[in-house]
Amino acid sequence: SLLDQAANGFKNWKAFSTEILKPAGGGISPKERTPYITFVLGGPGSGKGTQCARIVETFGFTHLSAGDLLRKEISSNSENGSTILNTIKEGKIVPSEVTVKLIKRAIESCENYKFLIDGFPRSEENRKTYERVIGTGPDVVLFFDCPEEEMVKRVLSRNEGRVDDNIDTVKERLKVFTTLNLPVINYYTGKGKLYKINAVGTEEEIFEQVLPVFASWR
Ligand SMILES: Nc1ncnc2c1ncn2[C@@H]1O[C@H](COP(=O)(O)OP(=O)(O)OP(=O)(O)O)[C@@H](O)[C@H]1O
Ligand SMILES: O=c1ccn([C@@H]2O[C@H](COP(=O)(O)O)[C@@H](O)[C@H]2O)c(=O)[nH]1
Ligand SMILES: [Mg+2]
Repeated sequence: SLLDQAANGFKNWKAFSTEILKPAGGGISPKERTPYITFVLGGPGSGKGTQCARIVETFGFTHLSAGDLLRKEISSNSENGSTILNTIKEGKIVPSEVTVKLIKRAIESCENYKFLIDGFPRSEENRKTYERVIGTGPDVVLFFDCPEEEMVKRVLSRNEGRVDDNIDTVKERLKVFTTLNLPVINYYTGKGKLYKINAVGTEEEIFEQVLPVFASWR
């Protein structure tokens, strides 16, 4: 069935989407194109969300924050909601299957083909699960490199009412970042896919370093 094909991931995407989304004028619809995936990594408060908003504005990407998808899952009272909430409060990582399912669903339900996946993968296990379920890795990876004391300062002055923006959870998030997320960054460095951005400076100065990565999308 079409649903089974969809469950097989991007490998079947093209066949699947041409069946249900035939463009009226014979042109190529966004969903017929191979998706272009950017992973956006960096510690808590390094400015991923802030810079993603600018990339969306300038280059027309769709921003998928894994943290936002999980928070939406909590507020929609899903069966996993309370487990996700507790995990976020502790600064730990939600099981890969849960996060990958939300990302996959968001990509498949979007007309766009250019995506920023912000705050994911957070561990090698996350990364491998994504690659297994989706069938391919990202095209590029951005890493916002920021000193810990700057990240702590930003998170604690963010004021968005997040349950994890307190000193105890931030300490755990930093620990999780160093032990589990840095190996992912090293992996993509080895693959030649990583763009390291110095995340200290004004938003504008940081975006200046981001621009060349997306130059071909102008
Ligand atoms: N270059 C910057 N200089 C100072 N403050 C910044 C800068 N960029 C973003 N901020 C602020 O720092 C805070 C964290 O930024 P942002 O939410 O973009 O980080 P993040 O990497 O998405 O964090 P998290 O992983 O916790 O979601 C926000 O309050 C934001 O306004
Ligand atoms: O892939 C992910 C992304 C996020 N989490 C959990 O959510 C919080 C907040 O994430 P932000 O990216 O800072 O918005 C994070 O600390 C994790 O607890 C996750 O488990 N997996
Ligand atoms: Mg964020």
